[in-house]
Amino acid sequence: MGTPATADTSSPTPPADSDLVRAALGRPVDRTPVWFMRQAGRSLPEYRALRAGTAMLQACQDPDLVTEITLQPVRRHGVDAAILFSDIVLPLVVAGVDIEIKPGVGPVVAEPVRTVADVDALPDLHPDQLGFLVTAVRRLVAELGPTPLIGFAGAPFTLATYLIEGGPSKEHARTKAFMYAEPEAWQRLLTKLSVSAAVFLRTQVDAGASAVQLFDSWAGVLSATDYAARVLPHSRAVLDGLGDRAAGERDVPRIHFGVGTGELLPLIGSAGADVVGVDWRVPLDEAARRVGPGYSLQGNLDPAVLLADRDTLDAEVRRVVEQGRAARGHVFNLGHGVLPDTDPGAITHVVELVHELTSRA
Ligand SMILES: Cc1c2[nH]c(c1CCC(=O)O)Cc1[nH]c(c(CCC(=O)O)c1C)Cc1[nH]c(c(CCC(=O)O)c1C)Cc1[nH]c(c(C)c1CCC(=O)O)C2
Repeated sequence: MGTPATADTSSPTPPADSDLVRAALGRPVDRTPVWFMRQAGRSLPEYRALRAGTAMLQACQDPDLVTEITLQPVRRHGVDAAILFSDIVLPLVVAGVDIEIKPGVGPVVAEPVRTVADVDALPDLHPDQLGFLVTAVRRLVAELGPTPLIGFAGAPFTLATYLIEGGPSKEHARTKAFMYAEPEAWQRLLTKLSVSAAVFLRTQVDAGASAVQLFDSWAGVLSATDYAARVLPHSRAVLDGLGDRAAGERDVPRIHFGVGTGELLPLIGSAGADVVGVDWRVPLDEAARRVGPGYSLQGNLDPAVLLADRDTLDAEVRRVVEQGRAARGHVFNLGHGVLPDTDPGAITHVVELVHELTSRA
């Protein structure tokens, strides 16, 4: 370590005035900023080498590993933002919930939350348990120089799906059944999860993160009515917990993302986002129409297109860039995370192409 993370260390631009932050707030940019969900880990051989022998959730609590893994894709691809190497279940783990991330499967919860008593027994997260996070974020901000660091947390609904199902699930039937059968305990569960997500995000912002993303990856399984009544208020509590921009409290943009949320896009925005993350199903010009003028958009190249031939890849990147011009601001990204088999060279190529297509000069 000690090596500069980015090639462009001559730039005096502080991360708070980077293209990422400006695009997120709808301000003019030099070129469209680009980063990738799941850019840290997954496809990089240098990540696999570094992680060998350390369990995922152990690695997330080691400031040396977190710093190095977070910097790897910035060095290799020249992306316009780093995203903290962590996981959405980490706040639960730190609070004392027994969760393991099984390779290729995902988070597995030893004792799923199935009863009202289970909800009330869930431990709370205390800020003083997050010393490792403060150390990692401060170190990263120093190493990254002009490149902004995106902090993140899992949204209450998506975390509830893991706790209740006990692991990854397609239908989230147990989660919905609990939501309908136990409405009061559901509200208490989501309130607890929103408090811990807010603590987790606030810690990252106070330590120097320049933007945050709230991942509500599985919110798209809900109807708009259920989302609005039973989930949105809790996600809003998380995002509002970062301060009131109108009151001049802070200027850290908030990105809010879920998969399959075409019908929910305006609600995802109204939960307190500056940027609405869009998966590949809805073209960005249509997404811009759905969310209205008050929001920037992030997305939305299909991650599978990175596995295609170069001509197809280039045509799709051009399409996303063009459709993104309809939004107040555009942060180029995938519609979901980088797939494990992706060639890192394709990622670097997309960064270069987006920059070339959108440079003002
Ligand atoms: C749903 C969700 C999880 N974690 C996350 C989400 C929301 C984003 C999304 O919808 O994809 C978020 C996440 N997880 C990870 C990051 C790091 C930063 C980044 O590169 O984006 C982020 C932002 C690291 C990780 N999280 C995980 C890994 C793989 C662990 C390993 O290398 O063994 C990494 C690098 C494990 C994980 N963690 C989770 C799953 C489903 C899995 C298994 C799938 C997989 O293997 O990738 C839960």
